[in-house]
Amino acid sequence: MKRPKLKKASKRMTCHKRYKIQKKVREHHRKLRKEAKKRGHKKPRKDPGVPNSAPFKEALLREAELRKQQLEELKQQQKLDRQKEQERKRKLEVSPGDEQSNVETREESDEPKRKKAKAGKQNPKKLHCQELKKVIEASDIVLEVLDARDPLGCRCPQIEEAVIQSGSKKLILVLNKSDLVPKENLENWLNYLNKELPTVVFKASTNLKNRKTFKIKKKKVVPFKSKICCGKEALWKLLGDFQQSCGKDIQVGVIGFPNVGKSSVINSLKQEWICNVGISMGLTRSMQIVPLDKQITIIDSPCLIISPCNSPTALALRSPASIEELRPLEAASAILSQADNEQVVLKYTVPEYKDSLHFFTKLAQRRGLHQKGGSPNVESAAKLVWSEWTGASLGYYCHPPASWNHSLHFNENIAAVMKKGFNLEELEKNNAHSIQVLKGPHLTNRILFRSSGLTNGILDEKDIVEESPRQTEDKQDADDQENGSGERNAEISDVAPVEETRELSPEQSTAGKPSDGSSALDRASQEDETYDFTTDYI
Ligand SMILES: Nc1nc2c(ncn2[C@@H]2O[C@H](COP(=O)(O)OP(=O)(O)OP(=O)(O)O)[C@@H](O)[C@H]2O)c(=O)[nH]1
Repeated sequence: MKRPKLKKASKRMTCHKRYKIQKKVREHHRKLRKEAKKRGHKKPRKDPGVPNSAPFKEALLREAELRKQQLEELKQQQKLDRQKEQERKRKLEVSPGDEQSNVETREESDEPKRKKAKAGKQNPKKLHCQELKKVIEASDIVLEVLDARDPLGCRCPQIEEAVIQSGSKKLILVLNKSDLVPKENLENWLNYLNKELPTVVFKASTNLKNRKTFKIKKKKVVPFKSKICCGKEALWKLLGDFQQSCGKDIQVGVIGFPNVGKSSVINSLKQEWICNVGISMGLTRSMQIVPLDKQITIIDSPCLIISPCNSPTALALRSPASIEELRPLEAASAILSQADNEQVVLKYTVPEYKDSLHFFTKLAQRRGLHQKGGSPNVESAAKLVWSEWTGASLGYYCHPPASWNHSLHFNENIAAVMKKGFNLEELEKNNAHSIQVLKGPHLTNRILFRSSGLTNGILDEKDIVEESPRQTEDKQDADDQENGSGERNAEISDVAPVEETRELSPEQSTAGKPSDGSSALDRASQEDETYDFTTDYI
C-alpha cells in the first residue's frame, strides 16, 4: 500500500541547478531582444519627466495628470459603447418568436430564484434602516453614541425625535472617544449636552494587540483586557438603577453614525470581544443582541444612514460609503475647510498652504506619494487625510455653541422626562472621575475644527434614494454618449480639463481662505484660461 504523504515536498534545489535555470532564462530574454531588434522594434525610451528647474512644473504635471484621466475616461466610455452595441446586435440576431418562447420558459423556471436574488440584492442602506427601526422598537433605553471630537455632528435629530415620540423610551448620550479631545473641551461639552439629556463620558477600550487575536470562529470569545476603559462603571450604574426602578428586564439599544464606537462601547461594557470592531465605516451590518447580565440586554445596531442633504463636511465624515464613492479630493477638501489652518500645518509638517489642492500637493511631496513620472499624487494625499480624520487616532476637537439653544425636536419638558428615573448627581460624580482619569491628546495632535451642527439622518427606508449621485451622473454620461459619442469626443477636446473632471463647491477647497469663495481647482482653471500665450513673459 502506498503511504500517504505527510509533508509537502521541499522546493529546495542545488545551487548548480538554480544557476543553470537562471542562465537559461537570461539567454531566452537575450534571444527575444535580438529578434525584436531585427524586426525593428526598439525599446521605448524612458520618460525623463519634468526637470525640477522647469517653471510651472507643478501645474504642468497636474495638467498632464488630468489629460491622462480624461483619456482613461474616454476609453472607458468607448468600451461601454462597444458593449452596448454588441448587446443590441445579439438581441437582433434572436428571432422574435424564439425570443418569446425563451422568455416564457425562463420566467417559469427562474421565478423563485429571482425572488431570492431580489431579497439578497436589497439596498444595504434600506436594510440598515429596517434593522435600526427594529432596534429602536425593541429598546427601553437608547444609547446614542457620539464621537467626542464632534458631538453635535454625531447627533441625529430624526432618530432622537423617533425615540422621543415613542413615549416610554429613554435616551442617553454616550460621549465616546473622549481620550481624543482636550479635557477642558470635554468638560464644556459635558455641561452643554447635560442640559438636554443624561450624558456619560466614555472611552472604550481599544487594545489593538488584542484585536489581532480576535476570533469568533467556533463561537469562541476571546477574553478582553480592558486596562484603559473609562466610564464603564458610570454607564453600568445608570442602566442598573433604571432596571431596578422599572422592576423588569430591560433592553438597551446602541445607535450612532458610523465609526463612533458603538460596538467598542458594547465590548467594553461586556468585557469581551463580542462585537466586531474595525476602522472601516459601516462594519456592523445587522443588529446583534448581547446579554449584559440576567436583566439587561444590549443591542448593537448598524450605523445611521446620513441624508444626502447634509453639508459636504458632514457627508465626508459620516457616510458609510467608501472614499472612492465620495471622491477623495472633494471629501478631504471639505474636511480641511473646517479645520484650523495653523494646526493642520503643524500636524502634517507642511509649509503654509493657499488652498486644499496646494496642501495635498505639499503633503504628497512630504510623504513621498508620487505617481509614475514623479508628479505628486494629490489623490492619495487626500485619501490619507480623509482616512485619518475618520479614523480613531487623530485628535481634533470643536467648541460647543456659546449659548444653549435646544434643538427643534426638544424642549425643557422633554428634557425633564428623559432625565427622570436616573441618579444624575451620581452620574456627575462618575463623569468627573472619568475626566480626571483620562489622558488628553498630545499637543501636536490637537486640531480645532468647526462643526457643521446636527447631522440629518434617514430612518424611513422610503427616503433612501436608489442610486448615488455619481451613479446617476455616470448613467447620464453613458446616455449622452449613446446619443452621439462623436459629439462628445469633440466636446472633451474643447473643454478645459480642470472644470470638466472635478467640480468642487466653494466651501470645499477654501481651507486656508474661507472668504475667497472660489474653489482651488476653479481658480487653477481660470489661471490656465487667462494665460496669454502670445505674450513673452521673461
Ligand atoms: N481612541 C479611541 N478609539 C476608539 C474608541 N472607541 C472606538 N474606537 C475606535 O473607533 C473605530 C470604530 O469603532 P467601532 O466600535 O467599530 O465603531 P462602530 O460605531 O461600531 O462602527 P460601525 O460598525 O462602522 O458602525 C475602531 O477603530 C475603534 O478602535 C475610543 O474610545 N477611543
